[in-house]
Amino acid sequence: MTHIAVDIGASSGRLVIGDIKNGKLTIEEIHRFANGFTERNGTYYWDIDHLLTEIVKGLAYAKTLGVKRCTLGIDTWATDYVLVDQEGKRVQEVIAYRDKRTERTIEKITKHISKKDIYEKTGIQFLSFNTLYQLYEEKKENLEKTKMIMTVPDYLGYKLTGCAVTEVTSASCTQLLNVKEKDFDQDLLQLLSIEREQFPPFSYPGDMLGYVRNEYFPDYDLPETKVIIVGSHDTASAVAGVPAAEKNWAYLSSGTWSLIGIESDAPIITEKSLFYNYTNEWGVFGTYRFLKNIMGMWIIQEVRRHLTKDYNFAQMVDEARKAPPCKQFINFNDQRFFNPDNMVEEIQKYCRETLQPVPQSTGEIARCVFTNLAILYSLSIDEIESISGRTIDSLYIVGGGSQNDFINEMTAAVSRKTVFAGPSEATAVGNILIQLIAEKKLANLQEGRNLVLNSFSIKRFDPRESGNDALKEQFKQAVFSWICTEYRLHKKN
Ligand SMILES: Nc1ncnc2c1ncn2[C@@H]1O[C@H](COP(=O)(O)OP(=O)(O)OP(=O)(O)O)[C@@H](O)[C@H]1O
Ligand SMILES: C[C@H](O)[C@H](O)[C@@H](O)C(=O)CO
Ligand SMILES: [Mg+2]
Repeated sequence: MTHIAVDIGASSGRLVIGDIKNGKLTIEEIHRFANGFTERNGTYYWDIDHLLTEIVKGLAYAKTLGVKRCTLGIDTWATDYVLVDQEGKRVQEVIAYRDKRTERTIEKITKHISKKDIYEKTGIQFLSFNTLYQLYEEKKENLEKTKMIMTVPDYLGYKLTGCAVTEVTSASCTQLLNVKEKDFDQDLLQLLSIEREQFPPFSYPGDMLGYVRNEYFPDYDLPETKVIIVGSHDTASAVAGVPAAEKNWAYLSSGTWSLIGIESDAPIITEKSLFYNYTNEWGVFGTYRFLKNIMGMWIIQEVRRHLTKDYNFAQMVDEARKAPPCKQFINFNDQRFFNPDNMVEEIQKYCRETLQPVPQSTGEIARCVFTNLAILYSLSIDEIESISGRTIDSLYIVGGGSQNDFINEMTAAVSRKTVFAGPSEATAVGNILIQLIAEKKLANLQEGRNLVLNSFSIKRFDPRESGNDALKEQFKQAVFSWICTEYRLHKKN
């Protein structure tokens, strides 16, 4: 039986075939496609029909490769949702979480229920685009027409199999689940005038969803496909795919977002975790992903989009290496970088406002982005150790961003932790591990993680290596300018 992961991130999607051959986990990407949101009449939308078509195309291609039977797992980004009416049709197109409609919604909702109460109920970080805030802004007439509210991966599974579920790792990112009651929080649903029954029954990683109804797609010759529920939030699958063998490790799922955190057997909901805005997204097999969203590679993706010359990401790393040491501190978690019209101009404007040297060249800008992301990662590790009381010895960087050795080196230098980088397709790998466990080809997740460690080349960056001394000097300067910047910002306000 072949196993196929469908992993769709904000910037790209892919189908990856995986299996265990000669004691190694082998993966092969068989289909990749672009993803992204577009603006129509002032609103940002995803093209979810495009994503469904690309999944079916990928399955049809697998059939041409000789795949007659397979299992399939679907993971995507979180927080966005699909409204489905009585006939199983979408009530409206899928609005993207970077839309501006929720810019002020946290303020509106916290007039009815405090941040402290919401956090104590859910343990979820305050992101302006959480589903709680998106549904608050949703047109009432749309919700009245809605029979089912589904997350993006659950909707894709529904369109393939006709089976409707609410997978818990994605559902936890809505900020609507009560972490003690392990169900949707009635007070929050009431605030939204939404019934619990509008969400399909819960499902859990390892459950079976159903078979792809090939008759739904008469134009395609498809394999017999059994859909298995995986960590349908892409970060949940990415964490499952982290090749950690020892204890005291943290992960950084580095893609459009940088999700940095630890895996915990229980939620960590304290004054401190609220203050530093950490979240307790539900993980696979009853774990919790205690983590923080850092703006991540979105920044460099948007910088690249506004450059006159076309660079690939490896070339941008080369340009950064050639540039002089970074002289700016930029807190890229500032909301102004969430979705500016022009990221290059926004970075330069920030530096002017904070009386810092303004980066001009591609190399200077890229180095400034990578340097400051490494500082933010290192500060987060300090925060996680302080909040959780745990000592972190190593950081596993996985996802596309794990290919950025410039950041890997700098993160090791500043955080003073050993950094392991890879696999870049950890999300798809974790997705496949869950399928292998469901199909009894693996006994448990640790066996899967050990398999990943022995199957992929994982790079190691040691903080004590001489090459990092120069970096440490640069960072002292960058962190000093950060402190000055924060001081100037507060003084100005
Ligand atoms: N060769 C490379 N060198 C350096 N960085 C790279 C390289 N290839 C990809 N990246 C980084 O990886 C990022 C994409 O990561 P990834 O493929 O994990 O994202 P995604 O899965 O498409 O989106 P999401 O983060 O929403 O899941 C790019 O924005 C880029 O910064
Ligand atoms: C918007 C969410 O925070 C998002 O799903 C993030 O977790 C993600 O996209 C990780 O790839
Ligand atoms: Mg991804």
